[in-house]
Amino acid sequence: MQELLFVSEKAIFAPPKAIRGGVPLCFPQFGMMGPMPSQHGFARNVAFSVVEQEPWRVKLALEYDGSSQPAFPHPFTLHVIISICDNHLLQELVVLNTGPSPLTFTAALHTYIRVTDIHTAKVRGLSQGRYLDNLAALQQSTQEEEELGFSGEVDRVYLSTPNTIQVIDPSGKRVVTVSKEGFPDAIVWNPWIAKAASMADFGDEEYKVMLCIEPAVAGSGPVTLEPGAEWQGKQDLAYQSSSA
Ligand SMILES: O=P(O)(O)OC[C@H]1O[C@H](O)[C@H](O)[C@@H](O)[C@@H]1O
Repeated sequence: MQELLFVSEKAIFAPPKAIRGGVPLCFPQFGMMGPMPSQHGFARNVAFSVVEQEPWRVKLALEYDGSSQPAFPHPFTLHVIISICDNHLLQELVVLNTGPSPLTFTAALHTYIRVTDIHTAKVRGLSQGRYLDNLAALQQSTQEEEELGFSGEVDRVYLSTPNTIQVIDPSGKRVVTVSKEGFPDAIVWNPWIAKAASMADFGDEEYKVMLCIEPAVAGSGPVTLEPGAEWQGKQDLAYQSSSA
C-alpha cells in the first residue's frame, strides 16, 4: 500500500496553524489574490464540523457569519464532501453566499501529492499552458516542454488549464490523475531546497517526495456569487500503477 497524499513529518496539528500536507483548503482567497492580508485565506486555519459521516464519505461544514475576519466581513457556508471509492479520492467544495450582498472569492484545493522522487517525476497535461510565475513577480510565461520536470523551485499559477493533469512517478511506478471541475486554474508548487529549509513545519529533505497540484480559482479571476447563490468545484484523484 502506497500513500497518495503527502503529510510532512513536521506538520503541526494545532489550529490556527495550517496543516503542512493533505489538502488544505485555500478560501476565500488563494495566495494574495483577494482582500485578506495573510495568504490563502482562513478556511485552512479553522476547524470544520462534521455534518454527515459514513465509512467511505464525510461531509464537513464551515459556517462563517462575517464577524471574525475584518478583511473579509462577508458571510458564507462552505461544505466539503470527501469520498473514497476504489482507487479514487473525491473532493467537492460547495460555496453558498449566505450574506446580503455579492460574495467574491478565489480558492484552491492545495493538494500535496506524494511522489517517490521529485527528480524523476513529471507533470503531464500543461504543455503550452500559460502561467503566472510566482518566482518572477507573477510574470506571464508559457510552458514549452511537453512534460514538466523538476530541478529547482517551481511555483506557477497555470491559467485555464485542461481538466485532467497527471503526475507521472516513474520511480514509484505509478501515475496520479487529477481530474477537476469548476476550477479553471491549477497551481504547481515544489519548494525545493532553500524554501524547504526555511519552513519550520517541513523537513529539509521532504521536497523530494511531494508535489502540489492545486485546482484553483486564481489567476483567471475570482468568482462572484449573488446572495443565495451557490458554486461548486471538485477534484477526483485517481491512483494507478504503471510500468513506466
Ligand atoms: O506556506 P503556505 O502558506 O502553506 O503556502 C505554500 C505555497 O502555496 C502555494 O502553492 C503558493 O503558490 C506558494 O507560493 C506557497 O509557497
